[in-house]
Amino acid sequence: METSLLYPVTNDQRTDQKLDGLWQFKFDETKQGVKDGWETGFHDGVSMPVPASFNDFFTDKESREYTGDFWYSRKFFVPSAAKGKALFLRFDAVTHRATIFVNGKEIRSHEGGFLPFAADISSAVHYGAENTVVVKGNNELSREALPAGDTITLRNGKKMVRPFFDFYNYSGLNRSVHLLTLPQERVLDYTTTFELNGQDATVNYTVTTNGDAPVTVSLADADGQVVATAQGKEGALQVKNAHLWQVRNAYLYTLTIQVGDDAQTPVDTYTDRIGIRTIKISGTNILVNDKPIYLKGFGRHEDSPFAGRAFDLNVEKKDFALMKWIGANSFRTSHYPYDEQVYKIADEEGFLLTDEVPAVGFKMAAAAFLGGLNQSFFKGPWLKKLHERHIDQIRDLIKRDKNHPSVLAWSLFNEPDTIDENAVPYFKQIFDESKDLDPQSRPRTFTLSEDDTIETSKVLDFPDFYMLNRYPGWYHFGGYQISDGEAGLRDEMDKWQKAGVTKPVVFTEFGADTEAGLHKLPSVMWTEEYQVEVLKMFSRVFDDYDFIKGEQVWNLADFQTVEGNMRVNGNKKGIFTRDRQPKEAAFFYHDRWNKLPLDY
Ligand SMILES: CCCN1C[C@@H](O)[C@H](O)[C@@H](C(=O)O)C1
Repeated sequence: METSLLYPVTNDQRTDQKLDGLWQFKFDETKQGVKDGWETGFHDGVSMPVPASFNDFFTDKESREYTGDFWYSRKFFVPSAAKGKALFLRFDAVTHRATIFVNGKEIRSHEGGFLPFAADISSAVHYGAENTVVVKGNNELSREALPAGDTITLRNGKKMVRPFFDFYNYSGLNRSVHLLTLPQERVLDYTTTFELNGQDATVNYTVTTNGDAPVTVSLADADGQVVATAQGKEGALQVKNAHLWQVRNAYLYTLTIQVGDDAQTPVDTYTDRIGIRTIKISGTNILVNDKPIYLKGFGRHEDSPFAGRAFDLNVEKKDFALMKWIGANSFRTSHYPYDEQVYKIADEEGFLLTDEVPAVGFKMAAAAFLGGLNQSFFKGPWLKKLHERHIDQIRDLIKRDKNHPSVLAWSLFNEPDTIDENAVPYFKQIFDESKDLDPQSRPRTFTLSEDDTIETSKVLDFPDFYMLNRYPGWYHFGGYQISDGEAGLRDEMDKWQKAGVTKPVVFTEFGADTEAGLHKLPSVMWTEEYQVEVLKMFSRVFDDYDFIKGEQVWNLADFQTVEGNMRVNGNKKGIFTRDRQPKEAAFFYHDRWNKLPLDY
């Protein structure tokens, strides 16, 4: 687990310099790099943009599909003025694992391709001079790492991944790299929880530092007026006439943490923007500030042409414009944690997000879906290592994202095999170990596939609300048989109703692959008309069951996947194309969702 995952800020005590841009890049198929000393830097590679996945910049298949070790290198200058400061390189994400070297010295390694980590380089840098950072990355998949899959070797000796999931294994320095100078004594973390008292609110906080200097915490409103202050590493900020953070009606305060005796010359200062709101599950209702909400939105991917899985602010800005236009209020970070900047935008725009760890593919049927295996995923030699990494990434996910008002819930798995008795002890361990990680005690949940129903799933006691992925009209009962699909879906909902659903149910996946521009009257599968028919069918069912408290259609946009006879250059279930243009279904939801209140 990382010591500190605070997002970088710049002020009189801290600096944050992004090292984005063109780096040197090399594949290392024969693991030559260590023998040839690549850790000291190299100039005979190709230029590679950062942040970006490396895959789509090449014109040959071997490079695009490359699986194994790869190396990045660049120079960076450390000013003499940085002497006495703590120096870190913060990697917002390297997919799927990395070892970091500075001036040839190995600093640290990290496992997990979607969460940040920081390397303390204080002892390795030369001040007032250029330095060299080298990243040795690897993108192989296995059953003992997240996301799950296999790596095979072809007869020609090339390695190839076999993902147990339906998104392309984009790899590399997918997010920004930061050079940080920090005070030796500093803020490492903070927590916030909220109590609403009529018009007023109490912001309970804790601050973690690495020293004994006193701490002062203040809260300023959107106009910069300080509305509350408190002393000490634990305390309460009393806010009169609090302006609450609401769904699609956000309001953010600025929290300032100062370390040191003298407010004029603090030892360290850390600021962040927070929203005062509460989240509760009450019966089959999801409450924000004690008001029931209904989730309207999407499953998404961090995916776009050219940059692959890399965070691209331009794409994110466009996606939020589309989600606001269509009347959405929420999304799931399927199937992995997104870049922190996404959560910051969601905080500002008043969107709710379900924050998901990349525990995807924990199901051999998924492997079968992609041509694979028929055995229990939760019974194998990989489980011990997988569990260690799974809970480690849950800990870091919650540590990183716990202060975002936009985070509604934690999704601890996507479509695991929950029919298998062997799943129960694994789930118990994960839910026991994650129980107290979130000071705000937000709901914990996971998605249930078509096979995992109220009759077959062995782990329905664990989630705080249910997330269902259902595909009648597509993977079964498609085309003219869709009426059977609707009847079957209603049968299942009737069983949930009869069983006495005591928790909210959110549909987190449903939809149909659709080739933009393909039309037919009457419809056939793959046409835009048929996608609307499927979505109308789901809408009819959602409107008939009061315990259904959300509809998040799969997917916001078309996205890249592995090649296969069920994919047409990727997954086409997008409501928008991969270049973010509307299919007919976008206008269906624009009409359906904009008729409703923003938060219901
Ligand atoms: C059938 C598995 C559930 N779901 C997972 C998601 O990652 C896929 O993209 C989606 C699909 O097949 O479109 C299905």
